[in-house]
Amino acid sequence: MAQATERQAGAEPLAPKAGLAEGERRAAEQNAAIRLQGVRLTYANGKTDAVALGGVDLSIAGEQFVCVLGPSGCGKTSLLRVIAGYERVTEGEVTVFGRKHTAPHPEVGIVFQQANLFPWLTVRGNVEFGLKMAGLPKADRRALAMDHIGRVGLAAYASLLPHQLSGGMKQRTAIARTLATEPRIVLMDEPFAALDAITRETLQDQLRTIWSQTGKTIFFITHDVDEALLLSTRLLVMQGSPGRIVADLDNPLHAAGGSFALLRQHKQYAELRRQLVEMLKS
Ligand SMILES: Nc1ncnc2c1ncn2[C@@H]1O[C@H](COP(=O)(O)OP(=O)(O)OP(=O)(O)O)[C@@H](O)[C@H]1O
Repeated sequence: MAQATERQAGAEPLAPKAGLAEGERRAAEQNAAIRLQGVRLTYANGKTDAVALGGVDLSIAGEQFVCVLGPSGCGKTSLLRVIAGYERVTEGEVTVFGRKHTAPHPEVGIVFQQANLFPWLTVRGNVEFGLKMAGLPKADRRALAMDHIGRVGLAAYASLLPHQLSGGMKQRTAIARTLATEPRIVLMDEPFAALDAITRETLQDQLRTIWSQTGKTIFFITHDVDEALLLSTRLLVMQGSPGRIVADLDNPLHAAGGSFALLRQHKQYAELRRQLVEMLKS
């Protein structure tokens, strides 16, 4: 991705991940929250197999907020499903906090585009459900559920049923449900894609606050370049046929911090956005 590293007039380029000394690099990889080595994933499609991932190497340190961009069908969800432990890789290895990872694990939580709430349970009931299954005593699960319902701004709506909620409230409930199980890694597959722009920005802001308060490792798929720029500490760009990572960049806006409005006015914002859009088109 030459255009990602070339200095453009009037703007800093997207910085490729800084080089580390060999020893430091190895130590960082061994302590990684998520590590993929030579991961290939082939779906058996009758006569013609689909190679969804064609050799992915990736190391994600704890507490990073990684946004993944890429055209439709390039393998983003397949990559997320591998990290979730939902797909057995055809080749290569996945480790989570240094442990070989071949099946779903409580340390890895997932939020999908659709909330998929139990319609007969209230907001609180939905958030408590996983905790009940995990055998948490009633008082503990209620306290934990209400804490996470509060974090997503739904404390006043805890007794409502899903059909009484807006799309944004349903998605907040889904986020609270996942966070309440206290995973160290949260995988999110276009969680805000179905929401209107205002609701989306509110939830983005809440998610950023939750991330900065809890230090979770977040792996977040999106088609929205602005969302990726505003939320991420690190950006991955994928291309397909077969699915692979073609750019892996530290997000220089992260260091700038501040409100989304301020980030959008940052002198690098427009140029970074242009570079990412170019990468996605190429
Ligand atoms: N269960 C499956 N069986 C067979 N092929 C699949 C399966 N799931 C995905 N694929 C194929 O794997 C490739 C990658 O799909 P994937 O859903 O990972 O892409 P994506 O980047 O997430 O797409 P989108 O942005 O549209 O959600 C595609 O060619 C798709 O057709």
